[in-house]
Amino acid sequence: MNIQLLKSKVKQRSSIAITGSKSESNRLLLLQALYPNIKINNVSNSDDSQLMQNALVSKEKIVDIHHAGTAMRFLTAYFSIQKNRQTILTGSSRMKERPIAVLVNALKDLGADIEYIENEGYPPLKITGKEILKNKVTLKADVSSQYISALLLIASCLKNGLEVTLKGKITSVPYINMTLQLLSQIGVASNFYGNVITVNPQTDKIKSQILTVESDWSSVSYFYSIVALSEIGTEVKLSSYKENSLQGDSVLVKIYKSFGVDTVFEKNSIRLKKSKIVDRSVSIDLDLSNAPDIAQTISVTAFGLGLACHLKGLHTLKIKETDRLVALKTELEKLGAEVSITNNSLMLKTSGIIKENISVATYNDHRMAMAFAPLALKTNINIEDANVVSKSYPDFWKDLKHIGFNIK
Ligand SMILES: O=C(O)C1=C[C@@H](OP(=O)(O)O)[C@@H](O)[C@H](O)C1
Ligand SMILES: C=C(OP(=O)(O)O)C(=O)O
Repeated sequence: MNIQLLKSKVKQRSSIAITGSKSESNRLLLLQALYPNIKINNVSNSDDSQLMQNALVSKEKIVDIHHAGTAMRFLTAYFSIQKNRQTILTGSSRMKERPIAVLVNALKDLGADIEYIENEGYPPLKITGKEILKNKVTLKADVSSQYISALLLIASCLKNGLEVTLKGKITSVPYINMTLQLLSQIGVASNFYGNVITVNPQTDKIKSQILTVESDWSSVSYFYSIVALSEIGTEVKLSSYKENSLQGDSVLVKIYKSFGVDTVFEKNSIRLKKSKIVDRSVSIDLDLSNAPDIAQTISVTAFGLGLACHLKGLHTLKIKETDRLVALKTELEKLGAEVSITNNSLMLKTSGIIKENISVATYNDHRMAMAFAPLALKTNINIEDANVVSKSYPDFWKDLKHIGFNIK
């Protein structure tokens, strides 16, 4: 489905409710499978969380998690400890290009039985579940934090607990902290000191409890972009959010101040307000190694406002749903931007024009579609394969219509 966004103006005041964080949901769903006493409120309605739920109840030998990176990584660890069961864990053709050797090697070092079915180092995997007794492992921490979270999520179920030593510069750190904080919320003790994380084996029963997932901050990024590209005074209210988030992408509050957007925390929601025009001489200079998922949104906002932008710490973008650095450069340039990229950075020059009626390709990447949509506040734009948004935010186009976007 390709869609046409006609040049739009959003309502001066509007409200949106977004469902739970996909990252928190996928962690809690796995913990719930290990500790069924846990109940979860406000689970994400994303495809990735639906796939995670289906995989966890599936009795089939082949489990297909399509494009869901967290599901692939977390379930590799989960199925490794499901005794008396062999699982073929597979995914989309892109998933078969997303590396998993760092996690598989760590699990095998601990004693797990995992084989590659097609290419060495990549899904699909044949996992024969067994008891893991070893409790010390070292792995590279600069490729994806999801490998580390995967190990931590099963750690408390291992007979002897787990001590994980991290090598290299740790990437996407807030996601590791999110895992540890959720473990702590359910009653599992851990310790993260220097480059070593320890999780104790869980000997006491996990208490019955209901956990409420905070709504998804990565999804809010598109509304920050929309407000940044709107007139002074435009407001969007979003629920359900809190000031002390477990999600690293809540750094949006700070980042979008540079784009003239203020955030007010209310009882159970946030109100984004365009409060000032940003001077064209401002240059956005950020290291996003702790918040990689908002790199596309920020680059497109900067382009929409004609600002220069230099983003660093983007090495993980090359192995996500697509090579997001190449995709961003290609699509921004179609619209008239001047962009240069390296393996871990993106540089955008100031610009004055946005070409009209350009068709933006989305490369099976939900964030490409959602990051470029706000440009409809400046010009007519087409988004190809617009239904890719369902990976994390199935209601995205409905919510955009609701706040005033003119979608054909
Ligand atoms: O643990 C998680 O929930 C995630 C970790 C990040 O991945 P990397 O650690 O691979 O950067 C992030 O990009 C992804 O969307 C979700
Ligand atoms: C990278 C992402 O997801 P995953 O790695 O879980 O596929 C994302 O949602 O931007």
